[in-house]
Amino acid sequence: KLGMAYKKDDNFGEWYSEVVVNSEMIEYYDISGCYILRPWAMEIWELLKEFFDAEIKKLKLKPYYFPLFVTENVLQKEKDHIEGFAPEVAWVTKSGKSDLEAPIAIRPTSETVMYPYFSKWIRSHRDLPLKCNQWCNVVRWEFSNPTPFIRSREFLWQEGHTVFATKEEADEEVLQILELYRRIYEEFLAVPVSKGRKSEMEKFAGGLYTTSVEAFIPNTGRGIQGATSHCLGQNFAKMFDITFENEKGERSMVWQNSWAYTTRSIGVMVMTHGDDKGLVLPPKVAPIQVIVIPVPFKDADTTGIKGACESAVYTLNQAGIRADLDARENYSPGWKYSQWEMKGVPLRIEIGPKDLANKQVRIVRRDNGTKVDIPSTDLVEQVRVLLDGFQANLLETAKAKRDACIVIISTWDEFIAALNDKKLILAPWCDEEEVEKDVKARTKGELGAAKTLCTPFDQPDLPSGTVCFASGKPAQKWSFWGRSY
Ligand SMILES: O=C1CCCN[C@@H]1CCCn1cnc2cc(F)c(Cl)cc2c1=O
Ligand SMILES: [Mg+2]
Repeated sequence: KLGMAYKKDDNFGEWYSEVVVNSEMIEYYDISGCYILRPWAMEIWELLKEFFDAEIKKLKLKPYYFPLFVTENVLQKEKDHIEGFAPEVAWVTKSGKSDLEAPIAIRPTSETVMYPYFSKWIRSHRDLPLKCNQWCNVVRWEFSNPTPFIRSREFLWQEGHTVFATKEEADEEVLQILELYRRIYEEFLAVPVSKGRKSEMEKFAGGLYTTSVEAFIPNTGRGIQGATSHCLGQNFAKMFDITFENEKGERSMVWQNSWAYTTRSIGVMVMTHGDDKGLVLPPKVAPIQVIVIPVPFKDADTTGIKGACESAVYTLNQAGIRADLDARENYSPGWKYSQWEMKGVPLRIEIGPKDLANKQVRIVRRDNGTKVDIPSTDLVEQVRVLLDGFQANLLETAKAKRDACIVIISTWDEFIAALNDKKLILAPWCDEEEVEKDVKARTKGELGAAKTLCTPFDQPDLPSGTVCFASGKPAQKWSFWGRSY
């Protein structure tokens, strides 16, 4: 498909849905909220997984796979764990024509699947720490507007579930994993995120505290949770009787964490970098980093040009650069340029008669459209420099755009004005849940209510006497507020 019908700044929702389809990442499916992930998306997921899996293996995580299904009574194990979530649980009630004696749930997350077995496997301190990670799909039958990658009824994720003898070990790991999530977003997806702590109201109800990396989409003025790392405290240890005998022979409850990132991360990247020509891929996650296109000229040396293209691809591949050749006879160079721009390939190399004669190649950047002629002898070095510059440019540009959306406010009127202006709001807050609820109530509307996104670890100084923007009470902290996905 050539060209985009929608512009990013005119109709963001339609633009996004067109980009993910035209770039061949997504195919829509005949069940609402479900999408086909095509190779152009799965190859990105696999590149992220390659990094993350290697990093958690360094932290001694072990790979597991637990069943997709969980019985009703196990899922209901603890009322407050699943309160509010019940409507989104998908149930299997029949096999063939006959009913199952008891309905079986499809996992929306795996705490209740795993923790009865953690209780069985952990007896002594020698069984700790237990470090379990699984790469899988989960199902949550959400009803709010489904969006490819961002909000789907089935999605892929990794879920880490770790068990420690002490709170100190758990606290430390929460932040180690959060840093990996920051790296996923900033070093690979080139998406700026803020590390912070969720409020008591926004945290995972079953846990002790929740940390997250928060991104922001300037076009919609909405925050979006990028990934989450919870300390569960001893809540699930109590629920599932996960105890161990310590060195002194005393029985005590374990301390646990759980953490996840999902295929939503791909959608955040698309929204952040895409433009009116389609996808723009950060080189670190581009399935093809360089596409080489022969530009034949009527009677010019076509075989020579093709040969130069093939050797360019070979040389780049030998250097570990993901390069490919588009030698299709049935498409013009111009058509190919548009198609690979739509797919967001960072660099395009054109080789025509002049380039062949001058022993050079023309390289075109997808992010800023600049063209540069490179001697073929310098190819690998220059491509590396260009890819690194491309990656850095994407993050810097996205950071500047995000920062331009941040507004520091001190009064309610300023808050409402910033909210209506699609800003990411940094506001002094008294840290009272009642106030958080009140802000939600007072900002309800078809665009959704404002909420706390996180309290950033990186706190600006809070002059004494600063009052909460919503309650007028003494402010305890700076928090990010805004509408969200
Ligand atoms: O966020 C993570 C990291 C990885 C492991 N899980 C936690 C908490 C998940 C919260 N959560 C999120 N969604 C849920 C939906 C449900 F239908 C039910 Cl029954 C439970 C939940 C639920 O507990
Ligand atoms: Mg949910």
